[in-house]
Amino acid sequence: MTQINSTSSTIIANFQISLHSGSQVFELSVNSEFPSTGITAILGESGSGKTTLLRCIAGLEKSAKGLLKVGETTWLDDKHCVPTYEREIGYVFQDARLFEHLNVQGNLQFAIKRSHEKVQKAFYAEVINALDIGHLMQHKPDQLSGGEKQRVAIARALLVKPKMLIMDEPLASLDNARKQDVLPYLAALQNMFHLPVLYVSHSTDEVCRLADHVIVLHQGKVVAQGGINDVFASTQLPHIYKQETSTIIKAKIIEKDERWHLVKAEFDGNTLWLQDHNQAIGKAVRLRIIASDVSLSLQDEKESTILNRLEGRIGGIEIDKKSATALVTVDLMNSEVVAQVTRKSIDDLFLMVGMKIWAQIKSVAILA
Ligand SMILES: Nc1ncnc2c1ncn2[C@@H]1O[C@H](COP(=O)(O)OP(=O)(O)OP(=O)(O)O)[C@@H](O)[C@H]1O
Repeated sequence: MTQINSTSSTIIANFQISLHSGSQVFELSVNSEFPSTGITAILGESGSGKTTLLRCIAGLEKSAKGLLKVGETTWLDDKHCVPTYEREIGYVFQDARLFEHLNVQGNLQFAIKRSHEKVQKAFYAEVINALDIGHLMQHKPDQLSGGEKQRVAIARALLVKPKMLIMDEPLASLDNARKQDVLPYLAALQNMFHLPVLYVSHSTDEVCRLADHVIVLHQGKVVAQGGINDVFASTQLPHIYKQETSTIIKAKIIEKDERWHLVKAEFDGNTLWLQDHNQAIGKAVRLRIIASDVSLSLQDEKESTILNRLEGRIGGIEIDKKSATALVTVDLMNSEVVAQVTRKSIDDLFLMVGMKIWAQIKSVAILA
């Protein structure tokens, strides 16, 4: 797990809360430290406490006890509880919650009036541009698609000039095609507006595509946390997500092979061939390699249909004696990839840390 030193650029969330409903009690207990830059995803099944965690961070749950610090600013300790409006948070919910009687421009103007700082014209233009909603200004919400509504909702949240953006399943109400419309805007946000984003989701696909850091909740407890690969490429990932174990790679397209409709992506001195989906040379891409799509070989199997074979050394073997499979980390040049293989194969091939190995990658998903 990535150890983050407590600095002015971290968020410390170390608190508990009990919610009572009749004879039912739900207890949430978190002890997390995560960066105050980039997207931190909060992943978990329904009822695991994701929204409750966000509500505590937003100051909407008054009975939370413990410590919440954002950089140098304390929002909660045993003496203080900063009220919600002073926390300067922007929200995006599952449903866009736009004012139906106002057009897009009216909805945005409403946010500007509530802004924590004066909104300069240039910032307004930047937000509209980033979400690509300039042509929708005169439309009323009922004239917008679900994806357009969410883009307006994100713009509205940004125009409040928040210190933190909280997104509670912003894509959950959209069909798959609309999700794909909105995802690139979300992916671009962090680079443009440099504010911490807390992003709640059920979807590991969304999390792998967007997040740099992840907190996984189960029944009100944090069961895994850390950088995206610290969680997704390790046995830290809880059992319900085991099939999703993956390596997330930030790569760049460096070459096109028009004949075979392929592109070459480079990461840390390693290369992978991918299907050409019109990615321009130079484009930054996030790739996901599911661990069960990686097999291992003691030699370079040139006479194989697998195009991507990366030479490396075994950096680690994580065995779960209750499972038929294990995770093998292959150290590449300045990087690594994780393979999920059977324990029997590890035994048959006498695989050991330090051995030379070829990772054969059957499929690579391009996430962004
Ligand atoms: N005000 C409340 N009083 C009592 N129990 C509550 C209250 N709010 C939430 N709960 C309970 O707390 C648990 C966690 O709810 P929460 O909404 O945080 O989960 P979630 O992970 O966001 O779920 P989902 O993905 O379904 O939105 C649930 O069992 C819920 O019933």
